[in-house]
Amino acid sequence: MKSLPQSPQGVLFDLDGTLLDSAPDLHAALVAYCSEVGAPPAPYTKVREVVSRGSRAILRCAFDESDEALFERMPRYLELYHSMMTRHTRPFEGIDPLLDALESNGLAWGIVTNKPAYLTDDLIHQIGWSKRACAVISGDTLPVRKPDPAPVLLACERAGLDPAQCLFVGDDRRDVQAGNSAGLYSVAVHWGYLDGGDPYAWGADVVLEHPRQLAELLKLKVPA
Ligand SMILES: O=C(O)COP(=O)(O)O
Ligand SMILES: [Mg+2]
Repeated sequence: MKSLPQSPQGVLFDLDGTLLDSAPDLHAALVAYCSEVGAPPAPYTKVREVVSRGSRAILRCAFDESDEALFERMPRYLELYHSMMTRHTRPFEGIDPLLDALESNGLAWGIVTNKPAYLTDDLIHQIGWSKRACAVISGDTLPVRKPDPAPVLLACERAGLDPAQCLFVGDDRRDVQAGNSAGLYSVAVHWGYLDGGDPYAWGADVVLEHPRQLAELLKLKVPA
């Protein structure tokens, strides 16, 4: 376990399940896709749990098929998702004030997600974060994705941040692995999708139950 950086410079976040509650739209797109192909849709709770594992895992909730068969379904599923990405998707409760507090205390914040860039970029544009994030690294920005540390290190490099003075915050074991191997202080969050796992067992430096606890941990002054 590491101790909190002495002079924190920035916080990098996972996207789905950490900053954004995107599961309702990912599920709605699956329902739309299932209706097109005449298959029964999977329940919301089943889909929500696997969101951080990506679209193949989401399709697997409705189709018990090989990876190849699921791969063929992906383009149409993602097309439907792209068309309804922000119908219900919103920041989790407490995220907006946290991002405001980071900025007003002079800390940069950025995003490292496994989502493909064409979806990430549109999504954060629609949410209104494009000009605020110091770096945005997607699942296809590099040949490797989380749990590999490379995307996290690239985000630090692009934003001019020292990894040892940054935090990485995520709702999945892959996030903690990526953050730890990149040498950042790793934060597992309990408000996300968790992939059926126990965040206390992932080797994170800390586990938080609510975004406000990150502001408390960093002793951020909250604007009046
Ligand atoms: O879409 C995915 O593959 C998962 O996205 P995340 O890394 O932001 O949780
Ligand atoms: Mg996630």
